[in-house]
Amino acid sequence: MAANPVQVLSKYTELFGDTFRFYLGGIKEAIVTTNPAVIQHVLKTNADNYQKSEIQVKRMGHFLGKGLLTTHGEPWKTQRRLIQKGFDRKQLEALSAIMQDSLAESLRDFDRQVRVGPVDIYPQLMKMTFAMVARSLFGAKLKDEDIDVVSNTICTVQEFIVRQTLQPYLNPWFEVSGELRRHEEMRARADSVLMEYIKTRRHQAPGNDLLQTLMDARYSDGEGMSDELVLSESMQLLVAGHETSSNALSWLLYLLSSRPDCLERIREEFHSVLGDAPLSFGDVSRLPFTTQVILEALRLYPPFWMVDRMAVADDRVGDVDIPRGSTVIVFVYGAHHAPRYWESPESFDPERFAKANEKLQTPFTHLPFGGGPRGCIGGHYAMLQILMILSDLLRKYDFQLIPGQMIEARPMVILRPKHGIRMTFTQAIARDRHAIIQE
Ligand code: HEM
Repeated sequence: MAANPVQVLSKYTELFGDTFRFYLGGIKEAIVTTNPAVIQHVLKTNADNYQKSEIQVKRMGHFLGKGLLTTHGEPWKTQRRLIQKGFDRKQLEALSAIMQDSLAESLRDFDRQVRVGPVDIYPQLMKMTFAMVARSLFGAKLKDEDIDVVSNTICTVQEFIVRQTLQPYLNPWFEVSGELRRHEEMRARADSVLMEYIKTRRHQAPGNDLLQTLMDARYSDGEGMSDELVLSESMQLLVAGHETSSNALSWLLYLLSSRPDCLERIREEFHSVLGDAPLSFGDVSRLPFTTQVILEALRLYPPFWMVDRMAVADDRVGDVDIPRGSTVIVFVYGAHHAPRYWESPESFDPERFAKANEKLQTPFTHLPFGGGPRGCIGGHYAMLQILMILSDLLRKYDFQLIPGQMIEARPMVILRPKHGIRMTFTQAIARDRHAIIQE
């Protein structure tokens, strides 16, 4: 289970059906489900009865303080309403320019690397997406060295939290050995770097980034967020947004490396919609096929392979009893691969998401961004980010998977490629598609 929970839960789903109980670590009852009716009930219809799991709130809250990821009830609702504004259409249009500038800078570095030889795309894409999210939050002037400090801290602290969760018996040792303190100090250093930007912004002209949204937000009594709350909300957005899009992009490039037909259609679409121009938010709805491909990649490799909740009071859905205090594991990967809801679930088929096939889909079986009121706040931002990076990479480069490598998914918090994904990138052969078509 610790080595590969996706494999184990998939096997149990096959053996015991779409909803079953087991005892987490032999102690705590958990209900695992891929049943869309149960999922809809837990995530949406009766969402008020379900909180984020204790693990997330307690362990993450220790390092990340209070924020969207670690609060419940009214405080969460209020923050969610205020922060949502940072991800609306108008704000995403404004963020497009910051994102493009950040990408252009990251691509200069990427170009230097790929000229030397093959690269593992996972860390490369992670660097790209992290810089983009960090600059969308703290503005275009966020320095490279500060991005590095914060990014290293988040990666290291996140791994530590996973160790604390998977090996809870080591927690007393972490305290005695000073490991806990070292991680706390690291977090404090990253905090002080970001706090500098927050304090400076209070005396500067407003920016058009997410930091400004957080600072301008007002509660019903007219008060704004304290600097400390702005900091912890920003840190939580960085944590939630740093590894997800890069993950999705890595699997997407991997899938495309063996599908020249799809690649060609995507390039055609970019070419006819964008020409040589950079992509911005207004273009997103004009790229239907590429969007289908991304949704299909997110189905096969959902970055969050599961989401969990804890029942506040006894509940029942259909014939499933959910006692108070039990954990419900929405097995996202299982729902995405269920033969009951997807024909040939293991095959990569973007046509599933074509408009004409919309009616064939069962609600709450495709959940890359979760569902209900606590679904991903950054979903539209993520789609914009993925399309922006993909459009630049595919117009600039041809790429090939290095043969003979083992590609395997490692389900930690995120479904990462276990051994990375190595590829070569060469300058794309200039294609004048209109000329080719006319010929
Ligand atoms: C492909 C990219 C992404 C995927 C697949 C993804 C997936 C998810 C999922 C499944 C959840 C729900 C978790 C749950 O119900 O427990 C979630 C929540 C969240 N996501 Fe994303 N996410 C992505 C990108 C982003 C980005 C770019 C940001 C921010 C810049 C972000 C910020 C958040 C936040 C703050 C939450 C918590 C919302 C709340 O509890 O109110 N995500 N995400």
